[in-house]
Amino acid sequence: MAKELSNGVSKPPPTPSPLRNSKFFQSNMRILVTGGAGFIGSHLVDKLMENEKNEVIVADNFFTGSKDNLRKWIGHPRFELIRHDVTEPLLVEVDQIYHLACPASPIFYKYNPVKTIKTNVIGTLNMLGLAKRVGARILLTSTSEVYGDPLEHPQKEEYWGNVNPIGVRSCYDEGKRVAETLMFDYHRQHGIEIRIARIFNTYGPRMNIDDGRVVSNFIAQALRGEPLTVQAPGTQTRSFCYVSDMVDGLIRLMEGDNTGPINLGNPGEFTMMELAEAVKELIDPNVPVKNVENTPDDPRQRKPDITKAKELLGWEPKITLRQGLPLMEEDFRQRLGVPKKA
Ligand SMILES: NC(=O)c1ccc[n+]([C@@H]2O[C@H](COP(=O)([O-])OP(=O)(O)OC[C@H]3O[C@@H](n4cnc5c(N)ncnc54)[C@H](O)[C@@H]3O)[C@@H](O)[C@H]2O)c1
Ligand SMILES: O=c1ccn([C@@H]2O[C@H](COP(=O)(O)OP(=O)(O)O[C@H]3OC[C@@H](O)[C@H](O)[C@H]3O)[C@@H](O)[C@H]2O)c(=O)[nH]1
Repeated sequence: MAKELSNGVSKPPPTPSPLRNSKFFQSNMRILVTGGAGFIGSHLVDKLMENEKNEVIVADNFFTGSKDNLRKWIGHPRFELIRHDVTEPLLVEVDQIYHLACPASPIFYKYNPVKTIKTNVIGTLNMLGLAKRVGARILLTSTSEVYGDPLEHPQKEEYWGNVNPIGVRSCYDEGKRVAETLMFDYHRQHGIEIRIARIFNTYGPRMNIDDGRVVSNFIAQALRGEPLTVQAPGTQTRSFCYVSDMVDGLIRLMEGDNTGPINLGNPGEFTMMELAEAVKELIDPNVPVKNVENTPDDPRQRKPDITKAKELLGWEPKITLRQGLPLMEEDFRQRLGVPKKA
């Protein structure tokens, strides 16, 4: 029987590679980013690659991500890209694992729900198995969706959530809840060093034009002169965090001493009608708003309490929605070939 340590952990963590403690040679930090070809993942890779002591390996199945997002790193001596599905085991020697692989937009995670839950459960098990074998620290990008349709507002990490276990969103939100459970079980049972971020809605350049999430939809629609599709009732709220703030928070969490879960998000809260108005004002005041049907179990309100992130990570978002939207507009104009009128 493993000896019980004072903090409820039954075993000390596995030892990292001997190179970590080498007397004569300090090797680079080897970092695996699963889902690194996606929206947040590729921005994270850009930031990690800025540090010359980092070697970055991306494992991605390109379901929603693309090589294009990593174009500038392909061929770089400190960078490797592997086409890999995390539902299969992966053997690599790494010091840190940022585990992001999972479709994040509701239309994509609902497209093949069985695959989504496999990605969350088997994928996370595989990455924890890897962390255990090589003694790596692992960070999971969990989600505000673990709070479901929250009955407490704003959401604190202590809130257990209000989730429909058999609904159409469950493959994602229950999947992430199980992924969090696995992280803590590996931590308590095997001493794995874990970090859990609960990410709230994040937006920014490089989101898929057809991603289907609300900010990318509204910006693409406004630029194409199409009506902005506000799903009923339009009074539901979200809090939108710009991607560079999110990446900064993820790296602080990985480098710090706290397991989490820690909410990462921007507490500025907007109704979908307010968001549509902000996008209209920015891009085209004449574009109409169209009220359309919503999908089942859409959370009615969402806003992070980020007291923990502030206290434990010294982190809070810097970029407001009004500052972030124009940066995304610029990127979407380029990709859609819609120049700004002089
Ligand atoms: N963007 C947000 O608002 C948000 C909010 C909460 C949580 N998150 C989490 O952050 C992470 C990244 O989200 P994103 O917005 O960048 O989404 P994204 O869809 O752009 O990126 C997800 C990446 O994972 C890859 N992927 C999916 N399934 C895989 C599998 N089985 N094996 C290997 N790769 C796989 C995709 O190809 C893609 O590159 C996800 O874990 C998501 O749940 C995002
Ligand atoms: O065209 C649209 C799309 C969406 N919406 C509304 O906008 C709100 C936000 O929807 P999104 O699809 O952008 O995202 P959601 O907030 O439902 O889920 C999101 O948050 C948590 C993350 O884990 C998920 O990865 C992410 O998809 C919803 O109320 C939705 O009904 C519209 O009004 N119009």
